[in-house]
Amino acid sequence: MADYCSPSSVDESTSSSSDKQCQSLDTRVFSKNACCGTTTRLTNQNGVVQPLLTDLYQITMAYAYWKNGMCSNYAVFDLFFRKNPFHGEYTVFAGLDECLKFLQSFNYSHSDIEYLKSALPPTVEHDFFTYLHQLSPKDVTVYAIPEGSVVFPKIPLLRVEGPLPVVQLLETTFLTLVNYASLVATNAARFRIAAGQHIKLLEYGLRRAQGPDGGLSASKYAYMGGFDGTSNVLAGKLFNIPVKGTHAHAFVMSFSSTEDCNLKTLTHRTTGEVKDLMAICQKWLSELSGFLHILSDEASSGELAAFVSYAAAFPDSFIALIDTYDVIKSGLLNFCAVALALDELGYRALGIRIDSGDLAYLSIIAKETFNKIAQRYEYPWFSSLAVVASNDINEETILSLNEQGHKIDCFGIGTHLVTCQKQPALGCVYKLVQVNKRPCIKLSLDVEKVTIPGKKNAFRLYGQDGRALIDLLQKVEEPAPDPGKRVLCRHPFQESKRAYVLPSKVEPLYKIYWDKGKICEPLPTLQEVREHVRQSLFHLRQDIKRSLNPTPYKVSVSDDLYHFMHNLWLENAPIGELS
Ligand SMILES: Nc1ncnc2c1ncn2[C@@H]1O[C@H](COP(=O)(O)OP(=O)(O)OP(=O)(O)O)[C@@H](O)[C@H]1O
Ligand SMILES: O=P(O)(O)OC[C@H]1O[C@H](OP(=O)(O)OP(=O)(O)O)[C@H](O)[C@@H]1O
Ligand SMILES: O=C(O)c1cccnc1
Ligand SMILES: [Mg+2]
Repeated sequence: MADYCSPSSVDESTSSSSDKQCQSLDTRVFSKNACCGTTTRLTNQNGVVQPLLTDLYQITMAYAYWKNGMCSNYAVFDLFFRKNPFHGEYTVFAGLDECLKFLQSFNYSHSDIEYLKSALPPTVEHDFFTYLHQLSPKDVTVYAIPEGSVVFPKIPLLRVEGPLPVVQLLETTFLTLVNYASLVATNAARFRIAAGQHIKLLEYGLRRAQGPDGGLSASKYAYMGGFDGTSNVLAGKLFNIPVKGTHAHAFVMSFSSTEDCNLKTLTHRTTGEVKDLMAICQKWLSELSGFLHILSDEASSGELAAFVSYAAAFPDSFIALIDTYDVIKSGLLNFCAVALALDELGYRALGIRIDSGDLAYLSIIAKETFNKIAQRYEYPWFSSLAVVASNDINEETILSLNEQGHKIDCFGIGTHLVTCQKQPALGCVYKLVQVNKRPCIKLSLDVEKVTIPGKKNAFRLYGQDGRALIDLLQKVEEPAPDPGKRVLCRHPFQESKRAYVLPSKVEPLYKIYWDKGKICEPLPTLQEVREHVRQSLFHLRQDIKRSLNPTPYKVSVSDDLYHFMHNLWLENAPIGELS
């Protein structure tokens, strides 16, 4: 496959020698990996993420806690979601790194305090502002599932413990950092599963995203979820994501005839001779029009001028958008002529992009044309020119294209990926589960909305085939399940649903990421998290990952936790009266 679609240059230390080869190619114009030689994560990725990026009620509650002498009450909150997005049965957890960076810089500045004084009622006591100003997350502890893990409803992604007002104040910011990140990472993972491992996926969503921060976050988390690159240059710089791209219709439309092409010559790559690129292209155009039975008059001369100009500007990485006028009668012919001319001068074109029409049909015609030329002129490389497809592509389009058969090497995907049109929000919530030694339960008429009280640990139990079988929540006091020993796993809400599970492997899901005012677990790079997403999904059974009617993954509680929770439920539920 042409290197336009080749593995990214930042792809892991495991990169093969062919990947290494691509690295040098990828530093060229179309795939500039603007890593600037650094692999460090930005500590301050987004200046908007600060303590005032919250809901007012967090601060009013903090005041009421403070006034009520509850500042040293020790609270435990769980951050979890209740339903997987996109009618799926799995979610990719993302946003942890940013939650931890937020904690690192958590501090109410003088100007924050001044603003709060103006926004809160004048009755709020001055000493509260002194308290806020001195507040830090030094007494907070965060347990979390590693970022990039596949996760499921009801299993807390984060357990946040510490002084009640402080952990309360983290709610909204943590939720905003996790919800969209996990939604996009999951969406991207779904596109990756639909496309398969061998197709390149590029994120093109910045122009359609929900604002600049949506666009930037989408680029980051789409890459984490399995995309290969982005067209978003700032995301490339900030997150070390390979940046890639082609050109727009405007570029083609801005040329009306060959007269508009001022860059007609090109230096031969090896001999250094200056050659008339336009003349060589025109020679190939007339040769190919006979061979392919396409009238050369029908090919747009403005489009040819645009392609020649672009090729002369980027002879080593020429890729052309071929659908401005007519893919078959104009774009494809013009592209092939320019690609062959470039070859005569020692350069290799990369491929084409198609942005309208029947993408299955057109990609097949394009590849057939490439193959014919490859055979006729004995240029095997012509067969491996890449076909990039874009235009409102969603997961279903890819699945349908797979069914129809197509010859697309790379999808460029914007709107549906970044706006998550199929489901625009993930419903993560942040619920109080314990204060001091008192477990808390939130009751609801909707049984699925009842919270699971108390401090809990989570484990993933694996079967003999290495695939995940079930997730299990236990009270923290309970010993971890042992591999090779059967364990009773119960449905959290339905008494009759329970099963003995014999795990071959038991994976504790939580690590302590934040303690005593510091990040206390080495944080993986974005590339490492991306690899973890791949691994984590690999350990999930195929039927759970399928797009249509997937099998639900089981999430369970231990027998102890089941009784604990249901006793508390009974204690807290009012007794009804019949009259
Ligand atoms: N073979 C295919 N199977 C299923 N969906 C396809 C196929 N080819 C293209 N699509 C999708 O069909 C839609 C076609 O979009 P639309 O109706 O706007 O046509 P268009 O080709 O973009 O038209 P225009 O020429 O006006 O730009 C896009 O969402 C595209 O991803
Ligand atoms: O279709 P998406 O998945 O959102 O991918 C991004 C789109 O952005 C560009 O189109 P542009 O903004 O030029 O408008 P167009 O749709 O009229 O080509 C590009 O050609 C893609 O079609
Ligand atoms: O580079 C591209 O082809 C591109 C970038 C953004 C949006 N659409 C296409
Ligand atoms: Mg479009």
